[in-house]
Formats: sequence, C-alpha cells, structure tokens
Amino acid sequence: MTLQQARADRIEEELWTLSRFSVEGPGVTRLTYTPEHAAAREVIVAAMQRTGLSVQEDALGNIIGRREGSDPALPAIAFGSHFDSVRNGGMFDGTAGVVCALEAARVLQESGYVNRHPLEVIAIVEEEGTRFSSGMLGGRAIAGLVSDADLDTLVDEDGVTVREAATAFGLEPGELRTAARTRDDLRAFIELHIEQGPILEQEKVEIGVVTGIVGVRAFRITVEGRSDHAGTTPMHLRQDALVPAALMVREINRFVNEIADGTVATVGHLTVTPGGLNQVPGGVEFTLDLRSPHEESIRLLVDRIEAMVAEVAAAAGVEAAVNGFFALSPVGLSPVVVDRVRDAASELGFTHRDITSGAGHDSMFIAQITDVGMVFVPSRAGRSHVPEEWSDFDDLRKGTDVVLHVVTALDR
Ligand SMILES: NC(=O)N[C@@H](Cc1ccccc1)C(=O)O
Ligand SMILES: [Mn+2]
Repeated sequence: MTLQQARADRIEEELWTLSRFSVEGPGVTRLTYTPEHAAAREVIVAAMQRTGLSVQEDALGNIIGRREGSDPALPAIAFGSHFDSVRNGGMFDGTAGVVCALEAARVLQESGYVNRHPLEVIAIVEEEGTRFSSGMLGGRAIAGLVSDADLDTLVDEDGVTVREAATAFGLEPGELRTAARTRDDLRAFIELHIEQGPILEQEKVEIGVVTGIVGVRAFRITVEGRSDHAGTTPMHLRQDALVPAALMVREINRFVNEIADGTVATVGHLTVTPGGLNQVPGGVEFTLDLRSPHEESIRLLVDRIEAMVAEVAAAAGVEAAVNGFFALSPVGLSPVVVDRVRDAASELGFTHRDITSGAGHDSMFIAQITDVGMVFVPSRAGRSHVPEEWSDFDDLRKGTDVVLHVVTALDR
C-alpha cells in the first residue's frame, strides 16, 4: 500500500473557508465559544464525518475525529492543532495544523490505509487565550490539567466564565475528567504548525523538526498612583502612575537586551485609568510576556524585574505589584517522535533542520501525558499574529506528507 500525496489544493480551499469565520476587521479574529467558533466547528465536524471519522467533543469543545484501528486495544495516534485565533491574527496559526490533519485523514482513507492503532484528528479550542486570558486551555484539558475551579475563575472581558460560555455553547464543561487523556489511550500526538518566525525561510529549509518549546511566563503589572486635575496640580505634588510605568517598560526592555541569549520580553497591552486627556493617570496595568529556552534566564530576569519595579515605584511615590498568572517551563519534545519527523523529512527528500519553538503550543501540555512531536513549515518574513501571516500551501502539503509518514511509522 503506498500513501498518496497530500493535496495542496484541498488544504488551500479548506483554509480559505475557515479564514472567513472571523469578526469584522483586518485578519482573522475567532474567539472561543463565539458564532465564528461555531461556524468553524461545523466545517471541521463535517470534514471529519466525510472522512469516515466518528466525532466526539470533549468538555471544553475540543473536537476529536476518530478512526478505529484493527487492534482496538492499542492507544490512539493523534494529530491536529488549535483553531482559535488572536485578535486580527493570521489564517494559518493553529488552523493550518487542523486542516493539514484533516487532509492527512483524507489521504489515509483514499489510500486504503489499514491502521492498527486508532487514529484521531484533534481540533483544539482556546489555545491563544484571547478570550479567557489563559494560554493553551484546550491542550491543558487534554492533559488533565484544568481544574473545576478554573472553569469559574477564568473569565472574559465581560466577566463571563469558561463554565458559563461553554455551557451556553452546548457543552458540558463539568465533564473535565472525560477530556483528560492518558498514556494508556494516547500513544502519540503530532502537531503541524507554522513556524511563526524567520529561520526556515531565511535558511531556505522546507521542514522544521521541532525539538523543544520555550518556557513562557505571563504577568500583569499594576501601578497605583493618584489621579488629579491635569491643569491645576503642580508637577511636584503629583503621583502620576504612567511615568514610572513607562520607565518600568523601558527597563524591562534594557534588561532583556543585556541577556541576549534568545530570551524575549513583550509588553503587549497597557491600560491607563481614568484615561482622560485632562486627568493625571491614577492607575496603570500592563501585561508582560517573557519567553526563553533557558529556565535560569527567566528566573534571574523575573527577580531583576521585581526588584526594579519596587525601586521605581518607591522613587515615584506610587504602589506597584507584579502578578504572575501563567508559568510554563521549557519543554523538550519526545525523541521517539522527533526522530521520526526527521526521518520522514529525509525519506521524502525535504530539506529540514532541528528548531526550537519561540511560540507556545498545546503540545507543551500534551507532552506531559504522551509522546509529542511537532512539524514546522516556513512563515513568510517570519510574521505571525498579524493579518500578513502567510505560508505556502505546498509547504503545508509537504508538512502533511511528513505527518502522514510519522503516523504510519508509529503505527507499525
Ligand atoms: N502558536 C502560538 O502563537 N501560541 C501562543 C501560545 C500562548 C498563548 C498565550 C500566552 C502565551 C503563549 C503564543 O503566543 O506563543
Ligand atoms: Mn498563535
């Protein structure tokens, strides 16, 4: 039995279809448990059913298309990615991995492949954390790492909890236990994803063999001063919260540039209250996203940032707090799967190189309960989380062929 090649035209058509399920505005904005999510879900479920997969949805809405194997006692080999997006993001981040997994399932069916292990296509929800400010929630549910309490503490900007939104969406979020997978029922997970960085394109390499994923730390930093009249309050009497906050942002940037070991820091969102032209800022809240392949660099950087924030706040006569709300150590992917990704790329004659992911992925959590590998395809100009995000459909086809080879190799 020879596997047919994946088809770039079907990948392209399905991606364009899914890209239209977005709120108005530049790029793709598809938040979890919204009408846009519901429309994408419908297309994914229909594609799974057309490919002979039986479809289940777990407590949080992860969609699992399953094909039983000739040996039902074996754990499943799964492949897929997420299908939510950041605001005004691209049409490939996550969704390309779902579409390529669907394409792989079509090729297996058309090739008449007889699988020993059950095979699963998994379309994962709420990876970006755009709605509930909690990264990789869908992947964490698969890894059994979401608690019942999380369902009530994670809220969107209107205060709607995950439990309320998932229930309104027709799911049973309380059934978290059924979402949790284990090594007994999951043999491996392979995630195809766009690189979201410049390396593969710069080096003209077709396939990224992901060996590890950076550690991620997320914080909310608050600065509390005192609001006053912008016209009548002399400068020496002010407790302006924004001036020290601006200094903190600049200092964080200086610290990271001094480390220069691949560690990165981003202040992506900053709010000022009360926010009027003629009002001295009384409060500032900003986010801080730290990433590094080196756990130690993050630890040292966090210590230095916390000391600096306290120092700058004291000097400015304001209060400040550094609140961490997400922390994940760097993850090494499973050599069993990583080696097969590399072998598959070689056998298929694709240029490839080992690469560390600067983006976080559901695979980081799923790696805690089974063997995980990732396949990267090039991103044009390394851009992602922007409407300009682009990957070539034939590169996605090549990535899909790699996924197919890894799945069938693991299935032997
Ligand atoms: N693939 C991708 O973009 N993943 C997200 C995962 C994430 C979400 C929220 C916070 C931190 C990280 C990223 O920004 O890396
Ligand atoms: Mn993303």
